[in-house]
Amino acid sequence: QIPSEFYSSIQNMELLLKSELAILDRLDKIIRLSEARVSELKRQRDSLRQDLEGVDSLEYVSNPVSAFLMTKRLLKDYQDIDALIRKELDVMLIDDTTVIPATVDLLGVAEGLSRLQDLYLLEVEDMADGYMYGYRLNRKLNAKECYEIALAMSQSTVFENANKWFREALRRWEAEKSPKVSKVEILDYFTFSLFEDAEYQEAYDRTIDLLRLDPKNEGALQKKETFAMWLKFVEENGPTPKEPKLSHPLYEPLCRGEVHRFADELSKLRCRLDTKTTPFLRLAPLKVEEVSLEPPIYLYHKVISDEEIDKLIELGKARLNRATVGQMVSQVRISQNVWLSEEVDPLLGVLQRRTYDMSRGLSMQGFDMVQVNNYGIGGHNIPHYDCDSEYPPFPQFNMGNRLATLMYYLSDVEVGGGTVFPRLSLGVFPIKGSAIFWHNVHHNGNVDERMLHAGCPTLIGSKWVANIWIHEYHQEFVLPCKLYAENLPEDIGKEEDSN
Ligand SMILES: O=C(O)CCC(=O)C(=O)O
Ligand SMILES: [Fe+2]
Repeated sequence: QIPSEFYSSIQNMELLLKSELAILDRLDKIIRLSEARVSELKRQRDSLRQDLEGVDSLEYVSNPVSAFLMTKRLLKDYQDIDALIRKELDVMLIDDTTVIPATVDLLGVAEGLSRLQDLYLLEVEDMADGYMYGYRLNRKLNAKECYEIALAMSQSTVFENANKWFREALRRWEAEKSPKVSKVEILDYFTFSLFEDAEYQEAYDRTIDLLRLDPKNEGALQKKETFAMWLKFVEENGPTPKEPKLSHPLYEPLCRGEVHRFADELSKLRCRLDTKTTPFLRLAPLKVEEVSLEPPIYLYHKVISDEEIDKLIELGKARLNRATVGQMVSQVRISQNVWLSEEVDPLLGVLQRRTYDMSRGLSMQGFDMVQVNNYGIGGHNIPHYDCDSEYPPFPQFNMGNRLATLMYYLSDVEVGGGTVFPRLSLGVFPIKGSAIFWHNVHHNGNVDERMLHAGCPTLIGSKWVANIWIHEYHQEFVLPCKLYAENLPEDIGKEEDSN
């Protein structure tokens, strides 16, 4: 019973002393706990910092493996620390003003990584050791990190590649002294992902492994039955064929730079100075590299200065939004873009006039605004035509079809990021300051199917391009229409396709 007053009895005053000693004991305990907490926080901080020691920021954020790890840390690791110190110290590590990614970012990075893995034939073991086309991280990945990549890939439904990462996670788990993830957890998701990829035998075998570790695991017991059923089904009916990838057969080899052109073809191509196409070029000729003569594709060098590029990117950065095609967030084009006109900055008008010099006399009235693009992790633009085969073409612009394309390269790309033309079996790799020009339609207005092209996934680096599309309207007098395309059977592309 607590006395109503203390001062009037020494015995009660003794109670106060006891209480004080108890408080001090508790304070001791709190300090010990906080110290343990602080040294744990220090340990975590040191290891988090170590990953970023001396890294080149562009290389780090564009490398798909480090990009994944960074996104995961911000999405999970720091949030865990935040929750802990909020509870115990009543302070915030992360608040409303902190820039953090969302789950879609983590899944998007995983999907980009998976695409790069396929296209550039990357081995999971090398990537997990930190190697990527000559670029390297400052350490190897552990079992838990491989598992996290696998998990995010399987959530992005790229099961085949997810499974490669699950296998790597298991290999590393066996080799590690104190793995930060349990084998049961890895196997649990791995078996699910294997099943989704129709790898029933392996799914069954790994479920047996799981049950050996955790015999009462209900999920696993159920899976064992389901997988056994599917195995029997496949035995009786044969395996279900996996869906083939839909892409031009030369697209991927071209992106990897594996397709080489014949010497006699190359020997016809020249580099020259263009002094004639417009009057201005007599004063300031353009350096032209012929990439293809028929159909014509030209690469103009040193046509936009570093200062202009910096300005354009700065204008773009401030306005970038997820690239959209129509109103839907694009599934096929993993980039962000923004449209800029002369109203935004006089530089855009300068670029329009320079484009006129490269467009071989097309009327500027048909020029669209400048579209600035920056690609994301594994960002690409799958094989497509810039022109529209529907009628009327691009009704939203009411300018007719996109007759020609002029694309400025605003960056070099360390690895990947080529612009490839599968039907012409040729590819161009970005050179900062250069621009590429080609026509998309025949003289009679039909789609020139030879001009199918793509932007290859960026593996390392940040790819920036600026497009100016030149529309049909207002070209009547400079490019009179001919009824038939010269010497060009309309199905030339299809013919090549069937080879
Ligand atoms: O990024 C590239 O290389 C190609 C881009 C492209 O084709 C487009 O934006 O339409
Ligand atoms: Fe394009």
